[in-house]
Amino acid sequence: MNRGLLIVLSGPSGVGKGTVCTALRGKLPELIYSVSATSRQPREGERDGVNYFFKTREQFQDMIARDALLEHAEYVGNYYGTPREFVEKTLAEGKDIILEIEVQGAIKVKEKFPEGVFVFLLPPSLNELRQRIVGRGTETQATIDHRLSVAIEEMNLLYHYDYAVVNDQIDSACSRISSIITAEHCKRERFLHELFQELKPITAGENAER
Ligand SMILES: Nc1ncnc2c1ncn2[C@@H]1O[C@H](COP(=O)(O)OP(=O)(O)OP(=O)(O)O)[C@@H](O)[C@H]1O
Ligand SMILES: Nc1nc2c(ncn2[C@@H]2O[C@H](COP(=O)(O)O)[C@@H](O)[C@H]2O)c(=O)[nH]1
Repeated sequence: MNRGLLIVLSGPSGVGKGTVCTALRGKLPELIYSVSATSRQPREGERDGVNYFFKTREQFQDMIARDALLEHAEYVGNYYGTPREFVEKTLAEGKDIILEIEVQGAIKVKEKFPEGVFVFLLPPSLNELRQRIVGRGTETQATIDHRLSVAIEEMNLLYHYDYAVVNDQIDSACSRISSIITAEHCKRERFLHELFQELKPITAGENAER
């Protein structure tokens, strides 16, 4: 069985990763979503085990000590991390999984899974990014400013990624990512096919010599 695709979706806070990811999962119901662990407080409406596994800082540090996380990072004063076992099990079962994570974590995942597909979501402009964070109404003014300054640093790390997608319209961004996933599947299938074609004459020659 082929392993599943590991898709990493990053981008600055407020660009619309969560929104686009939800739309993408509607379009590709077989795509598995990796629920992260975090030490931040739940926002209104967020549910434990659905949006995040909400942990205290001590519980999170214990997960780090037990090597239960594939990657983790500290972002604007809180811990965030990807539970390892679920990702490894999903890929081994041949299913595709998407991680919605910030840039430091994505770079760590790339070191471990260079064959993953790394997508960076960009805002149409910085002004629109600010409007989206403010419009969501979940952050204090200080956190908005902090998240925006981190956003600039994050966008400077765009070159680590395989693809950049502008989230102008949710539907278009979602379609572009869906096309990337389809193309990556084709690439892998073609690679196997070409490898097989390359190996065939060699194997035939070896058999003739025997
Ligand atoms: N294409 C879009 N056009 C207009 N508004 C959008 C678009 N995509 C997302 N939004 C809005 O922007 C706000 C931020 O979106 P979302 O919470 O999905 O961002 P995020 O990147 O997941 O943020 P964070 O990293 O902080 O969790 C939300 O209010 C969402 O409705
Ligand atoms: N490195 C990781 N980053 C993660 C993970 N889960 C989410 N995130 C990113 O953190 C910021 C802030 O998220 P918010 O929910 O507080 O707005 C955002 O960029 C998320 O994508 C993770 O497991 N690892």
